[in-house]
Amino acid sequence: MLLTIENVFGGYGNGDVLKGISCNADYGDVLCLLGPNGCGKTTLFRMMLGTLPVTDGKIAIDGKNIHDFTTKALANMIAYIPQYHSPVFAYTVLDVVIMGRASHFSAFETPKEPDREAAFSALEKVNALHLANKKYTSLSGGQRQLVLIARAICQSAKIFIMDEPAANLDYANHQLLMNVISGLARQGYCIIMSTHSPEHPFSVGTKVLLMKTGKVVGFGTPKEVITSETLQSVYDIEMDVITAHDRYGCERTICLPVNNS
Ligand SMILES: Nc1ncnc2c1ncn2[C@@H]1O[C@H](COP(=O)(O)OP(=O)(O)OP(=O)(O)O)[C@@H](O)[C@H]1O
Repeated sequence: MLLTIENVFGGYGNGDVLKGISCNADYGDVLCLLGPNGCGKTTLFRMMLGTLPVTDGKIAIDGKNIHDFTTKALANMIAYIPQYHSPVFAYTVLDVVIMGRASHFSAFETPKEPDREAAFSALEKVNALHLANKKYTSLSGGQRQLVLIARAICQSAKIFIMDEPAANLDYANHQLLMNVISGLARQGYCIIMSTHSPEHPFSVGTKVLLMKTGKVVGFGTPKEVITSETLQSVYDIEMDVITAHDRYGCERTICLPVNNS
């Protein structure tokens, strides 16, 4: 298993935010973290990235505790793709993607031809090659997301952490991003994404971790975990989980709040 999280506890100094979180994800998985505001999704990300200590339990990559990785080795395994990224300078898209190679350079080294080739190849993987020479600051939010994913690919990371990647995207960009995420999983990348949509796990997820107040409500496939009962227990709202088929016969699941007025 690529990523294993075993009975993890921890927080910010005044009591544990996470209280016994366990889950896992392998190559090709999209693990969705779902739960209300403040349940601890970002805190778990910080621990995976090694920026917040685990007080009890273990986070391991390929069986090795992340605390035994050097910063550089961890950066070669795991990449963080933020929701917002506003560089101070108007770098080109190509420059932003090449920055993903930082952990491959030694101090004072400058990018070389193989780094440029890696950046072009990463942009191609997210269908954003045409943006290469544009100023990053001139891009839309959806385009920036694609560039940040390309930067993570360029980093050669295997695990991509995405904090609410679809927030602030319009409907078309939202769909495009979900297709890119599914495509990355098919290429063998492991995606861990937080979301506020109970439908995302059904559309892109292979696994879901449903959380409430720092604890696991359920972990498994979306069908196993997301039900009317679990959604009500987490959000305190009556919900229906409805599965139907689209015009091409593909199964689709939607989660609807019940109209009980
Ligand atoms: N830097 C910090 N110092 C102290 N407490 C924090 C800090 N960051 C987060 N917390 C607390 O930790 C808890 C979990 O927050 P976290 O950001 O992990 O939740 P989340 O599930 O990501 O929320 P959201 O869906 O709103 O992004 C909250 O009670 C929050 O107030």
